[in-house]
Amino acid sequence: MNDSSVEKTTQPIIEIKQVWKEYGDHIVLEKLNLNVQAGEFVSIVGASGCGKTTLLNMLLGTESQSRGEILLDGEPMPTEPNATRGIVFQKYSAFPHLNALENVMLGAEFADAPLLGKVFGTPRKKIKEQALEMLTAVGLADAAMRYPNELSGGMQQRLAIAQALIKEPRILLLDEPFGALDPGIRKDMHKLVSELWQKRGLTIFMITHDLSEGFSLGSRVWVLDKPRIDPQQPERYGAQIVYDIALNATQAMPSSIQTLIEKQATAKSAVQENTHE
Ligand SMILES: Nc1ncnc2c1ncn2[C@@H]1O[C@H](COP(=O)(O)OP(=O)(O)OP(=O)(O)O)[C@@H](O)[C@H]1O
Repeated sequence: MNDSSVEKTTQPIIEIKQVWKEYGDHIVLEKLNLNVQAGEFVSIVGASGCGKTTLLNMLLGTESQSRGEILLDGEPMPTEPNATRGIVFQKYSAFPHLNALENVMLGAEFADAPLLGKVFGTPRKKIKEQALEMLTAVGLADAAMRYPNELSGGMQQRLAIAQALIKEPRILLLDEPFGALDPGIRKDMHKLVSELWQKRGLTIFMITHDLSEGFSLGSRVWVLDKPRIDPQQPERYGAQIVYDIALNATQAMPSSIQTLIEKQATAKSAVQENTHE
């Protein structure tokens, strides 16, 4: 059995069927049709404002589609975030008055005791062990007692990943997780995320503005863009996945895609300038 026949017979973890997203008259995304198998790492790239975060939020369950359906394991996507999906944002959001360990524990405590966010006795001990394990997995075991303001940017992003992983999600959503980091630290984070992806068998969706990051980390790249633009009514058409590229481990970004994305960005800013004149 080759890879493509596996793909055909296995239930996708995510199915996006004829999905549109509109805010009033503003069509953000139109007619998305995509299947994702468990274990894929999808990098999502595209111009600013084309709807990447909106798509991620629909996968998280904090936004609903205007039309069409999104299925998780063949069932309608739960309309609220749950433990299946963990998310990491670019901007770090830990509680400043809790140390790293307590911040990681908090997610699991809220999952176990949604009203109080506090768990006691043996369950708490177990959560603490799990949190320490997560901090170790992201290389922060030695910083468990430090507070967020005592951590570097890279360490804070590691903490955010540990927070997302404590609930053992099968799907990890990353919204430009490394955008604010220095290049050296970014490289360390790339290594970490690749290892976590493989070791934990995660399915990952990652938004990035860095094309080479998208191509080097992902097993698949989605390029989101508007195939049709009406200069008089920029909000009339939504973005679609204009390229869906399956990558193998050694495949680099095709230069034609880079050129195309640059051309589209230039064309778009020219349209925007014209409409503002
Ligand atoms: N809650 C909302 N209400 C109305 N419009 C919204 C809402 N959320 C997003 N939009 C609009 O949807 C479009 C897509 O936004 P989105 O944040 O998904 O883009 P993006 O590709 O992630 O952008 P960036 O790369 O700059 O983060 C934008 O025009 C934005 O203004």
